[in-house]
Amino acid sequence: MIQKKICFIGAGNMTRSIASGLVNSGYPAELIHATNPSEAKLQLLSQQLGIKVSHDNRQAAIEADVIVLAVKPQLMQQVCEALSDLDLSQKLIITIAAGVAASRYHDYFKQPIKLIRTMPNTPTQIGYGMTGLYAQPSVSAQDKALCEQIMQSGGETVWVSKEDDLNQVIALAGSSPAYFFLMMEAMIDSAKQDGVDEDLARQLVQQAALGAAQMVKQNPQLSAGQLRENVTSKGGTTAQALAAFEAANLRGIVRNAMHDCMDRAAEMAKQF
Ligand SMILES: NC(=O)C1=CN([C@@H]2O[C@H](COP(=O)(O)OP(=O)(O)OC[C@H]3O[C@@H](n4cnc5c(N)ncnc54)[C@H](OP(=O)(O)O)[C@@H]3O)[C@@H](O)[C@H]2O)C=CC1
Ligand SMILES: O=C(O)[C@@H]1CCC=N1
Repeated sequence: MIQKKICFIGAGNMTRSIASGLVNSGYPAELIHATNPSEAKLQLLSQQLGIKVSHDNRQAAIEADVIVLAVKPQLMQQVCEALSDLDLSQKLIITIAAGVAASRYHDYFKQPIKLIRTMPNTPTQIGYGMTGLYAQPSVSAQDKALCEQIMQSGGETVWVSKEDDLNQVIALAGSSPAYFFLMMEAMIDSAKQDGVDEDLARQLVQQAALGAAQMVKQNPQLSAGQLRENVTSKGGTTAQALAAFEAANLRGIVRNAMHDCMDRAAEMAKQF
């Protein structure tokens, strides 16, 4: 494993996820540094992961070989511009922000940079992450391998060849854990309304969701539709439930939601 000094600018949910993945996979905690304005998140990261923490973005960036930009898109310009007088020529810059185009970082940093845009998701925290990666043509194979290694410590990675394809990655993997959580939340709430104990409902739903995801993963020769049909006995209970979803146009709802997600990413790319 290549071992470089990595700093995370912004110590929120995603830094926690990626840094946890790194530390849990054996990456030396002393090579990881996270910065944040408020103290509480830093304390937690320091205690739980043993990584270095501080409030000083500039010092962390100066010391790092790899800078991971992990602030909200609307703060990206301000954060990057505050680092733009540093010599970044030997550093790999990885951004995880949704909806900030690669070209914007070149504007913000006002110097040539080695930039990889990534789109991870929160399951990275437990090793089940999925991260889309996009590198501009100028990025070396060595830097791409380094970025891949960092993100693979939290799960799987895929490269996309066109930057716009990252918007599909956002809809399919970056945001999608929330869609599945919503589905599980709605199922648990329904059972609760029927008087089922919440813990029991959660246990049943979480294991069914885990099993369904594993069925898809372990049977690449079977489509999701085929797996659905295998559950569905003619005239049985599943058919009745699926009919309710189809009658409510679940497929149309999902398609609209995916497009709304991608449209928002495109809109943000104009805004930030
Ligand atoms: N959440 C997700 O599932 C995913 C998020 N992303 C992307 O990851 C990025 C971060 O998202 P997420 O982790 O959820 O957001 P969070 O709000 O949890 O984390 C962002 C952190 O940045 C900190 N921050 C604010 N200003 C600065 C500054 N000037 N310097 C350093 N740190 C600063 C915030 O501190 P404080 O709270 O103290 O103000 C906060 O802790 C976003 O760009 C998002 O698009 C990508 C994929 C998935
Ligand atoms: O909601 C967001 O904008 C971020 C990007 C993907 C997941 N969370």
